[in-house]
Amino acid sequence: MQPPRLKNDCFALPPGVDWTPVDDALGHLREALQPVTEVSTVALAGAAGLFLAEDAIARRAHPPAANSAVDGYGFAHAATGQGVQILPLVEGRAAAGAPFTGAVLAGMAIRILTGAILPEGVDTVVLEEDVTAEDGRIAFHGGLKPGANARKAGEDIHEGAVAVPAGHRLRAQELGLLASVGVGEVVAHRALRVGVLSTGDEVVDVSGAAATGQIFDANRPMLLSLLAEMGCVPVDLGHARDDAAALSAQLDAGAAQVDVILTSGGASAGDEDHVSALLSETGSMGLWRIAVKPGRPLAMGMWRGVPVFGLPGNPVAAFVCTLVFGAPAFRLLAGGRWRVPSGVMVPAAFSKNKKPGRREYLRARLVDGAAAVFASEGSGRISGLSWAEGLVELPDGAVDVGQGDPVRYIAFSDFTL
Ligand SMILES: Nc1nc2c(c(=O)[nH]1)N[C@H]1C(S)=C(S)[C@@H](COP(=O)(O)OP(=O)(O)OC[C@H]3O[C@@H](n4cnc5c(N)ncnc54)[C@H](O)[C@@H]3O)O[C@H]1N2
Ligand code: MOO
Repeated sequence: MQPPRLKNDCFALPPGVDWTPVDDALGHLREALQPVTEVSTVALAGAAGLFLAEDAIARRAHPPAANSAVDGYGFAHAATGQGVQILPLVEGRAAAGAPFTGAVLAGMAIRILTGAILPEGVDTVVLEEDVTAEDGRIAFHGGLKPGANARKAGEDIHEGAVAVPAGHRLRAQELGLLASVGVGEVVAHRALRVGVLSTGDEVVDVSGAAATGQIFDANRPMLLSLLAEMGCVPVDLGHARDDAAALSAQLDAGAAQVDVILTSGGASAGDEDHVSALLSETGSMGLWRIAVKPGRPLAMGMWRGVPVFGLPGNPVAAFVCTLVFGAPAFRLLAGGRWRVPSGVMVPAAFSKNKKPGRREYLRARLVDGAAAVFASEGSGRISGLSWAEGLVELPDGAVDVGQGDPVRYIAFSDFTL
């Protein structure tokens, strides 16, 4: 019997096998996936976080009418000049919600408050701090620009314009924008439901006790909460034992209630790695063995028409794969446009000699504007995820990173829908 030569390298390729580069895997997801969530008309109050299925059109201009940007005095600019200006005041005032209905004659001024519609005859407003008001007259230094301190009707958005385009995610600022142009309901995709299933005979729920040889299920609470942070609806699909029939039945049940399934564990090619085996057997494995660290055994396929991300069991690999491959995929499935976070280039506060042939993600945080990385790269070292605030992405090729060299830093919060 002749043993193979010692490689001790998870990334050494078995004959005839190629690792899929990260960009190829992402490209494949981008081509293969499309929105899966139903579309309906939703009240704005319940639309936060959803992707628009149709352009949202402004029902009203914003601002709807020309108005004052300050508290002060309004007048017709053309009737004023340089030097000290003294203008008599008309009776009454213009306030937000209480417009002045008369006209202001050229050469006269009117008391006006912030947000008030400009009365007929007024195009310019002088700040009250720049005015002396006495005996029904005001005095100020001329030289303001025409239209100073006034907002034009529709200067932000015109009536009938696209306020927010289809495919855009409704964040807090979009809700404000839509309300301002009178859009009280939108046509949007419902939120993406993502199921999380932990696998492995050794894995037990933290609510109970763990015997020798058992480990607490860290991945399920971590992934469920990560999905919620990303803007998905997390669905707890529980735990499956290392048994092909049981796992298959649980995938069936999961596929009936969610849009995407994340499993963790059993993704590589060991005797008990049933997720990758099942996905291959059903003939629906799309991608496996990605040139990425951590996360190389990630298995992506379909189960009863539902995309499955077979995440590696190691918690760091499961977390990183959900960010790097899950987030952009979930975005497409939820009705958004493809987006991969680009991060920012910052100086490295570490040094590292990286091998070629795989992209690497290091747990990182910014310290005085430079990227520091967690002391260990072990993908079971979950404390490093808690220490980190983002990832440093090192390119596929070999790199020799020295202190101060530019590296790409991507904050965890950038991996969102
Ligand atoms: N001979 C080889 N062995 C391994 C290779 C390899 O190339 N050749 N790759 C390693 C890499 S890299 C990874 S990543 C792991 C991933 O393998 P699996 O997806 O099959 O995961 P498991 O073996 O089921 O578990 C790995 C590890 O994670 C723990 N685990 C699993 N589930 C959970 C959970 N829900 N919460 C916390 N921890 C969990 C599990 O107990 C194992 O310790 O394979 C390497 N092996
Ligand atoms: O790919 Mo594994 O993720 O290094 O632990």
